[in-house]
Amino acid sequence: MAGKAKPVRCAAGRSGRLRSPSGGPTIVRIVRKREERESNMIKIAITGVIGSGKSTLSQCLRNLGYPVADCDAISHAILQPDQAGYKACVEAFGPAILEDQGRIDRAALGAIVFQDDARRRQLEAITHPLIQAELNRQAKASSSPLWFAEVPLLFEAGMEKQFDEIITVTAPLETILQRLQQGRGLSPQQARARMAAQMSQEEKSRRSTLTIVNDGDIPAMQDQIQQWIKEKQDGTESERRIPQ
Ligand SMILES: CC(C)(COP(=O)(O)OP(=O)(O)OC[C@H]1O[C@@H](n2cnc3c(N)ncnc32)[C@H](O)[C@@H]1O)[C@@H](O)C(=O)NCCC(=O)NCCS
Ligand SMILES: Nc1ncnc2c1ncn2[C@@H]1O[C@H](COP(=O)(O)OP(=O)(O)OP(=O)(O)O)[C@@H](O)[C@H]1O
Repeated sequence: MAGKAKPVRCAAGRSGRLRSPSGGPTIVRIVRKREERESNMIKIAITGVIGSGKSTLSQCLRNLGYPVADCDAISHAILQPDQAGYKACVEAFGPAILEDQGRIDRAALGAIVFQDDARRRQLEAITHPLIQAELNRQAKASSSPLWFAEVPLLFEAGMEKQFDEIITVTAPLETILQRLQQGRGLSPQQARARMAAQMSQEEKSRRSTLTIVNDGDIPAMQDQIQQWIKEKQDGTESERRIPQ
């Protein structure tokens, strides 16, 4: 087991701009100020590449009592036969994506879209607006001061500006491939095909306000998020901003 990993954080400079932790280029803030928010709710996105540990982090947060919306679950729900995405997907992809009972076979749909970028974009054009609408509905319905949402394709779908904080979960590639094979039965080849359709871990991390490095056990990850929440609640965290 690796030692407790240190989250990477960006510290704000006095000018309202910030310097990257590596001393690299100055990056301009885009995170919304408290007074610019529609409500006092702080919206926090959880993102990361496939298998990095987003759902595991979400579960830690739920165990701590926080609401966490789940874009993968929403994307599954909208493909159910009586839901808005179903008809559009069947029209776009044809009967080859249907199981015997007429439900969408996600494995079959995945096999099509993760080997053809144009087909994947076609699916995303159907699903992303529906996912986005449901996410907004869930946020509006919540009264929690901290509201989390697991959004795997946050940056790829251009949704980052809707959040006040962005947490990227990262893990070493070999660990990810191993975990996905054991936990989800996804072959390294299938996992790599999905990763090829996603922004790199390094870039996601660079664009985030907090990186959680999931290279230890699950309690180690829970410690990292608990410490961050405590700093937020105590007001002892240094101001963090989202780089462009
Ligand atoms: C292609 C589908 C049918 C495959 O279903 P499946 O059950 O095998 O995977 P699941 O939905 O659980 O997704 C698991 C992971 O795959 C990756 N993934 C899913 N969709 C995409 C995509 N369009 N591009 C890149 N990676 C993706 C994400 O890391 C996600 O967390 C499904 O993922 C889907 O409908 N995707 C389009 C909607 C979408 O973009 N979902 C991501 C949430 S923002
Ligand atoms: N720290 C950890 N120690 C051991 N196993 C872990 C750890 N973090 C995650 N896992 C396991 O790795 C697999 C992938 O984790 P998880 O489902 O949380 O990732 P994800 O980013 O949500 O993946 P996806 O993009 O597929 O939704 C799961 O089987 C999970 O139980």
